[in-house]
Amino acid sequence: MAARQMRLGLIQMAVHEDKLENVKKAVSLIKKAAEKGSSLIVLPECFNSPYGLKYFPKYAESIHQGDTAKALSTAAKENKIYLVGGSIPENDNGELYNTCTVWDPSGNLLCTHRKVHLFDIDIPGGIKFKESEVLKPGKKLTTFNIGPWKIGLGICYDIRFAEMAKLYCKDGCNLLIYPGAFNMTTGPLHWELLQKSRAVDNELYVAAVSPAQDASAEYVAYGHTMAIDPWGKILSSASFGEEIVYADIDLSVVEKMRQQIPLISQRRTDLYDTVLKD
Ligand SMILES: O=C(O)CCC(=O)C(=O)O
Repeated sequence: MAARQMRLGLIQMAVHEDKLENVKKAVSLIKKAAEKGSSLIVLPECFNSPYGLKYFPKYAESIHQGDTAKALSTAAKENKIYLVGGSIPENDNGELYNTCTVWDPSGNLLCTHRKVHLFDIDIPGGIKFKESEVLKPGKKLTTFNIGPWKIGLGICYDIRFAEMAKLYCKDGCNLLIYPGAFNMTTGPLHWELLQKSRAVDNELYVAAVSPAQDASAEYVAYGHTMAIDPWGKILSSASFGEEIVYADIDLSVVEKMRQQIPLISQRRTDLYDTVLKD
């Protein structure tokens, strides 16, 4: 049973083209984060493959039989930690997804989350990306429990959708985790802001975990892995490089804030339900 206080280890790792090396790197950083007392460790979005449409089909594997899944299961078991395995391109009978796997300290697969909102945007002079050309969207929201903690999962673009976080809050979550890889157009403006917004709107902790920046990559990630408390305060954060960010979180901070600013009981659902139909 996990304690009301828990240390998060958020791994901002460099991701390159060699899949085996990426997985090995993840495993060694998981060990390091566990040695520093993390009981819940999180990897970034797309940690075994460079982020890009041309890579997904080549790097995709089964989340049940694949080598990456096996390595994550072993790492969780050997280090006796909960592991949110960032995401990998998943191949399920020829259909591809951007999928997060979650492992318990015995190495069992607790749950999986397939990115629900695919990253399809077009900002002229900024960034254009269309995940839906290659990937299918997930069809469910995903939560899991560690003792008194209830954790809601999203992947990257999912963080932009306030309704999803609100549903997690209504479902009892006190921590939201988003493996993500924002970019140099939207990252500097929105990455921190979105995390703080989700945290303050829902009075819970938020952690978002990016790959380290590789300036020579086709898709240049913003980095800046961070953890935000329910008040919107940054607990700890990284810059662009490879780094593990640690954050000690405490359930009483969530409980006290929800008592002091009782948003959950003050919601005017009578109004929202009649006015906002969509
Ligand atoms: O929403 C954004 O600006 C970035 C999203 C993204 O990079 C992703 O979903 O992979």
